[in-house]
Amino acid sequence: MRVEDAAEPDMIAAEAAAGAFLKALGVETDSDHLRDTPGRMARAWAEMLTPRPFDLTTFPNDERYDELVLARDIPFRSICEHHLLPFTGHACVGYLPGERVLGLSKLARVVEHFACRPQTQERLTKQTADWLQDRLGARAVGVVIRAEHSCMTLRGAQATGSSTVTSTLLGHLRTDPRSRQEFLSLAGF
Ligand SMILES: Nc1nc2c(ncn2[C@@H]2O[C@H](COP(=O)(O)OP(=O)(O)OP(=O)(O)O)[C@@H](O)[C@H]2O)c(=O)[nH]1
Ligand SMILES: [Zn+2]
Repeated sequence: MRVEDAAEPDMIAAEAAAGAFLKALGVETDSDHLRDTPGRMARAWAEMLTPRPFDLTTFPNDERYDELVLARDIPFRSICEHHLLPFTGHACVGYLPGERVLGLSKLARVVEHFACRPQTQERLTKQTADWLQDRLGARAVGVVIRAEHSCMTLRGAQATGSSTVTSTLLGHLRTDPRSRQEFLSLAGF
């Protein structure tokens, strides 16, 4: 199954808007140094808001592996929808396989798929878990995310060094306290 986002950014409009935005803030862009900055800004934001397409490859679970599969420390960057500033951190994504197992890299790709858009950390966590549960036919899915929000550390509250942890546990991982504990301990929480 191919996963892609059809929306193409309008780079000409984005560059013009970036130039107008800088001008409104009193940043002149007519020097040799800043002349290309609106274009760079447009490309940088488009890159961060456009997920890369990928194939959701699965394999038959011939060995009937029935314990947790868990990818830890998946780095990601996303954009907070309130300030459009980056939040960055690590995700841990795990599941209890059913008939099929998932290509491991796809756990990281699903996180990226939902991170490349204006987001909240809670929604990123829940969307990743729900999407995997729907597509995988897994007996359980768990997602834990720890992230630093630059809107909270570099400005505003300026709570330097603070991080936020969110989790979504579905199926057996939610209902069985021992499985839940095992997941959180393997996830390093
Ligand atoms: N729940 C949640 N809140 C977020 C997330 N990212 C940013 N925020 C918060 O969104 C809120 C927006 O609040 P406002 O009071 O409208 O914005 P603000 O005046 O810039 O607030 P300060 O950041 O406190 O200066 C802030 O408290 C942010 O910390 C997120 O992923 N989840
Ligand atoms: Zn924010």
